[in-house]
Order: sequence, then C-alpha cells, then structure tokens
Amino acid sequence: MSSTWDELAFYGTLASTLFQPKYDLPKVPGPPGHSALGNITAVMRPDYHVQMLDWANQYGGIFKFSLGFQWVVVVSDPAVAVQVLGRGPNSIPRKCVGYKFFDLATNASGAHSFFTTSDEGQWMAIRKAAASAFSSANVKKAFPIALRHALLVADSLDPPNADPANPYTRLLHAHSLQPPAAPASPSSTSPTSPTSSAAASLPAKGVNGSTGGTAHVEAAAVGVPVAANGKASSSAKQVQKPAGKPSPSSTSSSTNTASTAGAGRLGWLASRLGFGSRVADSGAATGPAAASSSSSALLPEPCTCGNCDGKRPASAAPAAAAPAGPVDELDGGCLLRPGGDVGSTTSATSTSASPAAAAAAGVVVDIQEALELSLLHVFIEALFDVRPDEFPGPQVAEDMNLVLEEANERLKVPLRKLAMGLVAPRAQARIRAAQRRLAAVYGSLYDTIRARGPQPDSVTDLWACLGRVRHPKTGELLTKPKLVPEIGALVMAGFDTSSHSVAWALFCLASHPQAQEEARRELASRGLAKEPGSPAPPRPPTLDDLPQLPFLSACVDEAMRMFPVGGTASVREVTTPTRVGDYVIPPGVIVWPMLYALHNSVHNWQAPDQFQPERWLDPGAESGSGSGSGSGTAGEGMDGGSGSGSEGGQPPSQPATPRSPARRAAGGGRAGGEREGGKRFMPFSDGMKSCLGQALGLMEVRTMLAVLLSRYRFALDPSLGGPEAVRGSMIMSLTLKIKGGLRLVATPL
Ligand code: HEM
Repeated sequence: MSSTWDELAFYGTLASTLFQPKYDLPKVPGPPGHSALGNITAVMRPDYHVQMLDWANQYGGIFKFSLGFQWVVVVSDPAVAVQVLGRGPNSIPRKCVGYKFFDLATNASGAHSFFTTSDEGQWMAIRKAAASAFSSANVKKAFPIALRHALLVADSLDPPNADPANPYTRLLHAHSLQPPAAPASPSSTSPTSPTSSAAASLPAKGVNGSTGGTAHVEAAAVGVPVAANGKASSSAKQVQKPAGKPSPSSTSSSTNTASTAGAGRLGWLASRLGFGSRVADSGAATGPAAASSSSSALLPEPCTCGNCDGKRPASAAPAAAAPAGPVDELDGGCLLRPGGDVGSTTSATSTSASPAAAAAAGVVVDIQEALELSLLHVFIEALFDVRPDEFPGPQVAEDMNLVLEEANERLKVPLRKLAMGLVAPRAQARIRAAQRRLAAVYGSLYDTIRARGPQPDSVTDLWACLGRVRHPKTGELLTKPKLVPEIGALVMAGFDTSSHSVAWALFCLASHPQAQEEARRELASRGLAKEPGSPAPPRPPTLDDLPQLPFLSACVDEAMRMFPVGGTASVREVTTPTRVGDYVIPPGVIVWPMLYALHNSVHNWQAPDQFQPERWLDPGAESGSGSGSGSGTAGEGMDGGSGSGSEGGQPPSQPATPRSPARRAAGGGRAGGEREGGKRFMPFSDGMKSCLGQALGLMEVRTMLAVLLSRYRFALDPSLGGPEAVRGSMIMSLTLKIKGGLRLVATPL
C-alpha cells in the first residue's frame, strides 16, 4: 500500500515538475491576443506608446504582450525598471536590442552599431572615449554655439529683421506657405474661421514699430485657412520660387584648420548629393532639405518690396499690397505679409497694414523642423567642429526622419522589410537611398576625423575622442566600417532627442499660457526677456543664468516627464533566465522599461496627464545650488514626498528657488507609486547605457527655450485643433514627436 502511495507521490511530483511551467511568463498579466499574431494589430498604430500606457494602467507595472512569436515584457514599475537598466550585481543579463532601430538609421551595410548593443567590447571603448567629450568643460564650450543657433531661430521667426543668410528663415517660410482650403478674400474675417479666431484670440501686445513679426504670416494673420496637418502640402511646395543665385556664404568665421580639413569634403559631398542644387533648381522642395543650412546656394535673393528693407526672401509682393488670396496668387510676391493685428486689426486690414501693424501680429510657424535643423547644426559644430554651411543638414534631418519612421515600423512588424519590398518596392527604394545618403555623410565625417590626424589626449572634442578609439581586440584604430555606424548613432542621438524635447516643451507652454507667462516673468527678473514695446533685444542668457531659472527648468522636466522623447530607446533582450520583478523570464524575451509608461502611469504619478511644472519645484531648496553647467542628472533616486500639484499650468504661489541637481534628480517626488530603489523619472534612461549627452542636451533645451520665450509669446495654431488633437497626432518614431510638425502662433513681445 505504502509503496503504491509512494509511487503515486513520485509520479505526482514528476508530473508537477514536468508540467509546471519552467518560467513565469504565463503568469505575467497582459492583454489577450490572437493565437498567431499576438498583439501585433494593437501595436500597429503609430502612437503605440499610448496603447502601452493604457495597458500599463490596466495591468500594472509589469505586463506582457506578443508580437507574433516574440514576447515583450513592458516594465513601468520604477524599481524593476532600474534593475533592468542598471548595472552591478543586481542588474540582469541582457543585451540592447536598440540596434533594430539604429542599424537602419546609422548605416546601410547591416553592420551593428555597437554603441547601441551592450554586448561588445567596442561599445565600452566608444562609450569611454565619448564620455570625456561630454564633460562639463565641453558643455561650456558648446554653449556659445547653442546660443548662436537659438538666436538665429528666434530671428527667423521675425524675418523683417532677419538676415537672409539665416538658415532657418527659409525653412520656416517654406513651411508656412499653406495652400488655402478655399480662396479667401482679404476681408474674410468670419468668426467661424479658425484662423481669424486665432488672430482674434491672441493677447494684445505692445507694438514695436521696428519689429515686424509677421514672417510667414500666413493664414492665421491674414485670414487664409490653413491645412490642419501642419505640413506644407505638395501644392505649397509648387509655389516655392526658385532660389536666387548663390552668394558667398559667410556665417562662420572659424579659422580652425581641422575644421577646414573636413569642411571641403563635406561641402563637396553636399554638392555631389545635390543638396544645394536640388532646391535651387527645382524650387519645389520644402522640408528641411528645402532650407539651406546657411548654404548660400539656397538662399533667396533679397526682397525689393520696400517693406522689409530687402532683408526677407524675395518670394513675394509687399504684404500690404498683396491680396490675401490663394497661395498661387502670391507666387512672385513677398511671403511676408502683415498679419491682422490682434483684436480689431484682422486680416481685413492686412491689405493696408503698415509694417508696424505687421509687427503687432502673431505669425504661424511650423517650428519642429527648424528645431531639428538647428540642433543638428549645434551638434555638428560643437562635437565635430564642422561648419553648418559645409554640412548637408537639411537632407540629413529629412533622411533621418524617413529611416526612423521605417525602423519604428520594422521593430513592431516582423518581416515588414520583406513584405514592403514586395508590395511597396518604391517606398523601400526611397528608404535605401536615404540610408545610402546618410552613410555617405557619416563616411565623410570619418574621413574628416582621419584627415585631421592623430590628436593628443588633451583634445577632448568628440571627433578627436572617436579618432583615438582602438579596437578592443586588435588594438588598432577603428576602421571606417567600424566607426561609421558609431558616428551615425551619435548624430542621431544628438539632435533628434534634444530638438523634440524643445518642441514638446513649447507645446506644453503654448497650451498653458499661465505657465508660459511665469517662465517669462522669471526670465524678465534676470533681465532676459524683452520689454514689451522696447526696440532693444533682451540680454541673451549666459550659461550661469540657466540653473537660476528654476521655473523654466521645472517646465522642461515636466514636459520631459509627459513626453519623454527617448521612449523606445531602452529596449533590452534578456540573455539568460532572468528574474524581472516577481517573474522569472526565459531568455529571448524582450524586456522594455518603457519611459513613456513609467512617466505617465497612474500607478506612479498623481494626475499624470496634467502639465504641472510646480510638482518639480522645491521651495525649500537652497538658493543658488544649481549646476554651473546648466546641466542636471536625470533621476538619481526618489525623494518620496506626498501631495499633489494644483491643476495643470498654474504658476507656483511663491517664487521658485533653484534646486540642486540631486533634488531635481529626485523627480519632484509628489506623486505616489514609489518603490525603494526605483526611479519614476528618467528621461535620459538609467544605468550603464544611459544617455551620455544629457548635460549637453539639457543645456541645449534650456538655452533654446530661454531665447525663444524671451522674445515671443507662443500659442498653439488653432488650426491644429487644440492640445488634445496635437497629443492625438503623437507618433513614436524612435523619438516621440508630433506627426506633421508643431505649428505655433509666435507673437513678438
Ligand atoms: C534632451 C535631450 C536628450 C534626451 C531626452 C536623451 C535621451 C536618451 C535616452 C532615453 C537614451 C537611451 C538609453 C538606453 O538605451 O537606455 C539615450 C542614449 C544616448 N544618448 Fe541621449 N538624449 C538626449 C540628448 C543627447 C545628446 C545631445 C547626445 C549627444 C551626442 C546624446 C547621446 C546619447 C548617446 C551616445 C546614447 C547611447 C548611450 C549608450 O548606448 O551607451 N543624447 N539618450
């Protein structure tokens, strides 16, 4: 008997051992999916991060979904996220699968970029080398460059006063010419027109007779309906005038011989690839590629309309004389038409408005691409010492957007490349062409580095650091095929992120006028904002000003919380059976500490969908303790705390005081959901592969915002349909961005 029971017990134990799942994957909660396709259809949407957040709110800090045969475990639990990303004995063995994105964007050959895969010695060597390039001394060195480009972007919003050599003026013009939905008469001030209501809703402002702010004034100011997608349409492209004849470019006085050595090659490449002539010849391109990166070949001839002192591009007749009719009618006239004054002076008056009246009007600008291009220029100038006019920046930005969107799709849809090759061969060919162009540009940067020769350790510019990297096994300097993808990864990481962080912060501030005013008051308190009505420009910020602007920094943090641009960057694949929270996960599963869910989950934050910069303010912090570099670290722990902020966008009741980097890193600490050792705020990720450029990126973001807010008041272009509609057009394309651009009404102070 007993032997029978023993036998039964034995088989029972055996059965439970055999049938008990070896791993806990089945126990991880998650949405039900199709047996073969899993949840692919649910994540096919371009804003799939929103789907992830919904699931995180529903299933908690660890949930799973599947892409066909590929299981993905999404982590928004702060403590587990740190464990997955971290280093040290408690971190989990994993490799970065970001290469699924980065390969597409960084090279055409299929070689992995090791910067994005933590499983190779080369990554460590590169990271070590690059780290010295992002020292606070180098951030300091980069600041004047970031400031110069920020000032150029600000100038470009105000073309009557902008130098035609300003590379961003042309870009913004190209995009602000929108074809009307229907011909609009000069007096079309229908209250139902979104554009006229836009102008009417703008706050009255001091008029500065010397600054006409109606640049690409377009629709909102002149009563011409605009396309809601925020992009110049093809018909808008068609009305672009051919650019004028080249004039000598002289935007940089750099005499650096190293720079010159590389400049020739890149300049040659730019012309070989037709970056300049394409636009000039056809006059048909818009987008970043349509704007010269201060390349004189793309600059339009000065206007002779008499209203703009010849400073604006000659595309159009004087605004005062131009009928606010269809765009086609404007062809040949000045693009710069005085907009309706706010309030009583509307588009009806645009036919007789003086430049002074024009100054009073807001202008609609699609600012996203100008930000992309300007921060690409900052990157290329500050880190590679290459002049923007020697670099095909507009084309690089455009190609990068194209390949990243495709990479994003390929990450989600297995076999997409194959499928698209069959059903959409031309689209795939365009992507391959973009990859090839990008690879050629990165190759030229490599040649530039080598042409400058070996550099002593004292030269810590990024290009010099990269040039010194040796292969961990052979000890040889990295060859071209090895270094080119690294360069590509750096270029991508260095501008796409910071430019879209600025765009999101502007979006938040444009949607929260009170917070925007508070930020401007703070700037004014340091003499950094333009006095309304005064012709004098405000004092440009210094690096030391940045940490003394706590409310602005809080706005940046809050925007980065709500819209962490690197939302897909931290994808990892576990390589051994691994404990993730309470579950043991088999190798091969993708574990994804998803920043968007971490930053927006109701389990981690109170009122996560509210823009509340005050949740970052620390009235008790010691005054003047900010970082001198204008940088901060992102997420060094949680400070717990409790309480909630007030309704979104309300300024704090008392003046904000600068926070120490550690306090800032603590993440405000007002919402619930903390777990010991966790971080619920890490826009730059965390652990061994966290962002190298965060100090530089933060400096760029704060500088750009300080400059723009000091001279303009921003509102969302009403044709976008309001903040919710803009949020609805978010896409996750490696970085989180607004599909179709960010159209703002910029009103000069
Ligand atoms: C506001 C701007 C920026 C944000 C929000 C941001 C965010 C991020 C994030 C989330 C990651 C992914 C880390 C991971 O995989 O876990 C990352 C990686 C990286 N970022 Fe940034 N970044 C910014 C600006 C920059 C800049 C200006 C540079 C300069 C080149 C830069 C260089 C890098 C590099 C090199 C990596 C890869 C690190 C590695 O793989 O070891 N970033 N960044």
